[in-house]
Amino acid sequence: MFIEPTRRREPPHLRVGWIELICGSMFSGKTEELIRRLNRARIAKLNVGIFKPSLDTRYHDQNIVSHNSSVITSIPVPDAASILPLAHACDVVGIDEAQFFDSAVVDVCNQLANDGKRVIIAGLDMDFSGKPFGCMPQLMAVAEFVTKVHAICVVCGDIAHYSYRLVPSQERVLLGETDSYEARCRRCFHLGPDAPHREWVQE
Ligand SMILES: Nc1ncnc2c1ncn2[C@@H]1O[C@H](COP(=O)(O)OP(=O)(O)OP(=O)(O)O)[C@@H](O)[C@H]1O
Ligand SMILES: Cc1cn([C@H]2C[C@H](O)[C@@H](CO)O2)c(=O)[nH]c1=O
Ligand SMILES: [Zn+2]
Repeated sequence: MFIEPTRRREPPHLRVGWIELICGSMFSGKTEELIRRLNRARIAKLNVGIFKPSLDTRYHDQNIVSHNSSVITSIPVPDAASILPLAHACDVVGIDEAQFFDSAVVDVCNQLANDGKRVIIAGLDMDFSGKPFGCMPQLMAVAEFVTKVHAICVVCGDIAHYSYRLVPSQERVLLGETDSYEARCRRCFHLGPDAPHREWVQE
């Protein structure tokens, strides 16, 4: 588990910020981990702002909701630059679904951290075809801390780090959850549609 660096309450002009990146496949617990860290920042009475791309309207317009129904209220923004003025008064800035942001997100995170803020940003590291997604590689490079979380392969039960698409679309952006994607390990990802899903075993 990631242990948060301590953040002393220096006067604003002396504050040092940093970037924490949480990445992994779908169902790997990125949003859960983001919510956990942000809730702890709130317990520390820090001013927390949470943003997501307005493109991601899954479940709810304003809330960030994990697959196991943890919820936190966020501000949907049309692009990365819109975060800067909205995050002005924040000590901690959370950003979810980072893969959907435009390339300015890297500069925005750097500016926020340079301005003394703790930035916690989560996103899919690979798209459905196994290619790095959007600006995630650049964010990995500039972040001080990178946490890669894993799902469970629904075919064989191993550790999964791919998001396998179950529908024929080749569009990069296709919102969905278990209706259109499943988590798969390296081996089962490459088995494609013929992968033999394990049956439930009754004790
Ligand atoms: N194959 C799976 N492996 C692990 N967890 C799963 C799986 N399918 C469903 N879950 C549930 O998903 C939860 C993690 O959901 P969470 O929303 O945090 O993932 P995520 O990485 O943010 O996904 P997404 O990229 O789709 O937003 C787990 O705690 C578990 O309850
Ligand atoms: C893997 C993958 C997920 N997604 C979407 C599905 C979900 O709505 C979101 C991940 O939480 O990203 C894409 O748009 N393209 C992809 O290649
Ligand atoms: Zn597998």
